[in-house]
Amino acid sequence: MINVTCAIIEHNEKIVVVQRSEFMNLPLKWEFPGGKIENNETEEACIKREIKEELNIEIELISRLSPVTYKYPSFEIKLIPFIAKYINGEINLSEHKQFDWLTKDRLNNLDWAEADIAILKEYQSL
Ligand SMILES: Nc1nc2c([nH]c(=O)n2[C@H]2C[C@H](O)[C@@H](COP(=O)(O)OP(=O)(O)OP(=O)(O)O)O2)c(=O)[nH]1
Repeated sequence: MINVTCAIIEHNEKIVVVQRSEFMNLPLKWEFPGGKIENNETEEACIKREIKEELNIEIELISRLSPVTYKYPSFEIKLIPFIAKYINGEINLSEHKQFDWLTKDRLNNLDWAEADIAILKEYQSL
């Protein structure tokens, strides 16, 4: 099982979503930016590091939502979501194909990584 953090980053009533590239696993799926927790790393340090590495922006964490465990055909993940706010920096993607800023009600229209569906539901119910 791999432990992965992800962030729902809010700014001006919108949330940033990213699309995985053709070359990553779960190709072309949309997700919240984030990544694997490294050895001896806290969840909070992980998500801040990943957002800096993948998007090149700074965030401040607001809250933690419920972790989701999901079994893909070839691996299992525990996905740990945070709500965060954008602080500064201009988005510059290092791995993903594209990003978008969407309002909460428009998040449903994307082809999401399966594990994110439950997170999306919880977030939209808040
Ligand atoms: N970042 C992120 N990964 C997700 C989400 N939903 C989901 O199923 N995943 C999966 C995709 C990947 O298999 C895994 C995250 O691994 P990754 O490969 O993107 O993370 P990483 O950058 O730390 O890993 P690596 O490239 O260094 O190996 O979790 C999500 O919302 N955000």
